[in-house]
Amino acid sequence: MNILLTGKNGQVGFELQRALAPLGTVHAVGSADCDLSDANALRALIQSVKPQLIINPAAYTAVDRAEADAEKARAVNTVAPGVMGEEAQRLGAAVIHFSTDYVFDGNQTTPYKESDSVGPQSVYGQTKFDGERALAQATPHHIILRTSWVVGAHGGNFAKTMLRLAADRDELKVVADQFGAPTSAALLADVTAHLVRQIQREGATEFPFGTYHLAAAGETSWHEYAQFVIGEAVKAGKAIKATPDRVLPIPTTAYPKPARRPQSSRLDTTLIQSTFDLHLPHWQQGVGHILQQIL
Ligand SMILES: NC(=O)C1=CN([C@@H]2O[C@H](COP(=O)(O)OP(=O)(O)OC[C@H]3O[C@@H](n4cnc5c(N)ncnc54)[C@H](OP(=O)(O)O)[C@@H]3O)[C@@H](O)[C@H]2O)C=CC1
Ligand SMILES: Cc1cn([C@H]2C[C@H](O)[C@@H](COP(=O)(O)OP(=O)(O)O[C@H]3O[C@@H](C)C(=O)[C@@H](O)[C@H]3O)O2)c(=O)[nH]c1=O
Ligand SMILES: [Mg+2]
Repeated sequence: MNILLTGKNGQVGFELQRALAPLGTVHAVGSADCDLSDANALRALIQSVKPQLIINPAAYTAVDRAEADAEKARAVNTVAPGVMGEEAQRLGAAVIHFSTDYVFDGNQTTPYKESDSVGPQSVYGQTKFDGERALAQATPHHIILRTSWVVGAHGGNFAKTMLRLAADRDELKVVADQFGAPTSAALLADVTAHLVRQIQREGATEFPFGTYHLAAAGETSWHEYAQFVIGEAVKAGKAIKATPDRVLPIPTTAYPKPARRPQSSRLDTTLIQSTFDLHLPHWQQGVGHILQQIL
């Protein structure tokens, strides 16, 4: 199978290069190879590679920066997935695309199901939701995987930010009223490979395309997540100034940022687990594995 993979240097794209390797010929691109905000360049790339499958973890993920850079965020997060869908439809190819918990307003008290209505609170969330729609309108042969709080050994993320801050400061303040599940890039890549294998086995006509929530099991707050990461660093003997008890809980109102984040990012993953017979491990397992690699 000929696979076009975007975002090869990102957290998820990096892990996908590993996980997809045994499944076909992977043509992996980063922003230096093709700027996804250039729709014509993207079309030309797809037409020359002629993939049977496009996998798109590339995105404009700088949530706060997007508030003042909406045009670029829209080009990458909305227009590009639409172009991928159009070109895939012409080629008879399928598209696997990644989206986010930030499509929701975060006010729901129960975990979000795929059928729950969205309500993006940020430019990032809005452009990602519009990207889902652009893709879905262009081709029925799409899988949209909505995930949350991605963390990987390769690339930037909250866990690495906490380790960096804890090395310099003896006290950190972290919001304790936003809840979700940190999800490892490796888990996302491995589940994606599982879906690709099923498409290869069953063929596109039988495959249950659509939108699925995919996140690690359990839930936490950013505050408790930071305490976990710093606690593991202390256990590993890292020279850091802050200890878990010096990570202070604060309300969102005490940490003003340009973009609004959802209070609840909890995703209900029942559908993907039952449809594809998957077990999703607890978030601490994925984060712990990454910390073993980077500490
Ligand atoms: N990070 C998170 O916490 C979450 C992410 N998601 C979604 O999961 C997916 C993967 O996220 P993640 O791996 O963390 O993202 P990263 O930010 O780690 O990587 C995104 C990649 O997108 C590429 N990219 C950005 N702009 C362009 C452009 N104009 N042209 C070409 N490539 C571009 C970058 O390429 P390069 O490095 O070459 O510049 C980068 O490697 C995304 O769809 C994201 O929206 C969902 C929930 C949470
Ligand atoms: C660095 C820092 C952050 N925070 C808060 C801000 C925010 O509410 C929360 C997380 O901060 P970040 O900026 O790392 O998170 P953010 O970039 O909003 O992370 C999001 O990225 C996008 C791409 C997604 O799709 C989401 O699922 C989510 O992972 O922690 C503190 O309270 N104290 C701190 O010292
Ligand atoms: Mg961020």
